[in-house]
Amino acid sequence: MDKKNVLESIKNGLIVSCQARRGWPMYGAEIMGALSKAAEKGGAVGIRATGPENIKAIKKVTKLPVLGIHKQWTEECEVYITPTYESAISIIEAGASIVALDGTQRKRPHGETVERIIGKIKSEHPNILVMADCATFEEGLIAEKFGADIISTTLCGYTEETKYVKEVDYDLIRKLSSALNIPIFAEGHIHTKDHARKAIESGAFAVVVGTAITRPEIITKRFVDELNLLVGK
Ligand SMILES: CC(=O)N[C@H](C=O)[C@@H](O)[C@H](O)[C@H](O)COP(=O)(O)O
Repeated sequence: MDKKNVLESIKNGLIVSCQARRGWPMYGAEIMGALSKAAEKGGAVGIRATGPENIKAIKKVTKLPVLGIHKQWTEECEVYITPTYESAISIIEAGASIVALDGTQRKRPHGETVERIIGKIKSEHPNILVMADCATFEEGLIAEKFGADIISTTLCGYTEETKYVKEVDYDLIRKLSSALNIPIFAEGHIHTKDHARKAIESGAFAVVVGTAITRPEIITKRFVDELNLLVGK
C-alpha cells in the first residue's frame, strides 16, 4: 500500500498498540502476533508494535499496516521511542508502514536530532510515513516543520513538562488538529470507548489504544480495585 492508501485505510479507526516489555506476563513475539490477530478480528485498522522481532511476527499473521517503533533505553537520555536513525531503519526493514519516533527536542544518543532522523527517513525511504510522538502543542508544530507526516499525542503525560497529565488531553487534540495540516493521532490514556469517541470528535484522525486492550494484568486490576473499594479493602 502506498502512503495515501495507508492513511485512507486508517482514517477514523482504531489502532491497537500490542506491546509488552521483558518481564511482563504478555512478553514475546508470538503473543504479540496473537494479540494483533485478535485486534484485526475485532476490526482494528492498524497495529502499533515495538522492535523488529515483534513486527515480523505480527506481519506474518495479519494484513494490517504496522505502526512501528523501537524502544531503546539508555542511561544518558530520556528519549527511548526510536531514538536513532538506525533504530528506525530496523523497523522499516521488518515491515512497518509507519515509523513513529520521539518528536520532542530532548537529547538523543550520539548527538542525533529529531530533525535529522525525520529528514533522512523521508529522503531514503519516501514510501514510509513518519509519525512524531509529541507531548505538547509546540512540539507538534516543530515536528510538522521538520517534515513529520503525522503527529501523535503519545507523550502527553510522560515528559517533565507534562507529567501532571493523567487523562486524555482533548484540548491538545483540538489545538493540534485545527492548527496543523497533517493528521493528528490520539494516543495515551484512552481507556474506554467514550474516550475514543471523544478523541475523534475533538479532531483526531485515528485513535491508538494499548493498555485498555492488551494488558490483561492492568485490566484485571481495574476490576479488582473497584470491588475492593466496594468492601472497604
Ligand atoms: C509513553 C509511552 O511510552 N507510550 C508507549 C508508546 O508506544 C506505550 O507504552 C503505550 O502503551 C501506548 O502509547 C498506548 O497508550 P495506552 O497504553 O495509554 O493506551
